[in-house]
Amino acid sequence: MPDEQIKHVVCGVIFNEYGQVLVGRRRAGVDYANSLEFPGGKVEHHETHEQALIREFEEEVGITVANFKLIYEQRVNGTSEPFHIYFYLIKDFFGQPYGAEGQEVFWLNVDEIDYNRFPPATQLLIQNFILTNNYLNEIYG
Ligand SMILES: Nc1nc2c([nH]c(=O)n2[C@H]2C[C@H](O)[C@@H](COP(=O)(O)OP(=O)(O)OP(=O)(O)O)O2)c(=O)[nH]1
Ligand SMILES: [Mg+2]
Repeated sequence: MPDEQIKHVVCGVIFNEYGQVLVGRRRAGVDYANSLEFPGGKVEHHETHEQALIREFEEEVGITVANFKLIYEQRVNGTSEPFHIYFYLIKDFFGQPYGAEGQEVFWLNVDEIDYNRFPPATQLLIQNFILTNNYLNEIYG
């Protein structure tokens, strides 16, 4: 499939004041069912990545997000179709996150992240950006 036609997926990586990262659990019956994830989803045709992130965070975890920085991207062959996934560091948010679609959502200490519980593309993001401590410069640097 040519790159122009491929679906775009945007995901957000958010840290709270305690340095914990926001994680959700994918529900049964979807691609990568029951694995952990960073909230996000597919970009719609009329949307920019930022608009999609704002919408997905409102829909999935009930918070308003702002101030994004692209930290990792990758083409994925996917379980049913290929997509291109973009991970954004989200520097500001308003509200208290909860599982607005009935899913489990929680804050995780960075030293408790088991990357094997995430989909493959997210494992690479975690290995390249979080476990290397690269995120510390972006947040506090
Ligand atoms: N949200 C999210 N999706 C991920 C991650 N890693 C990863 O490979 N994916 C994949 C799973 C899906 O195949 C694809 C799209 O994400 P999604 O299922 O959340 O899409 P969506 O919210 O738009 O859901 P839907 O409308 O299709 O039900 O991205 C991740 O860390 N977070
Ligand atoms: Mg989603």
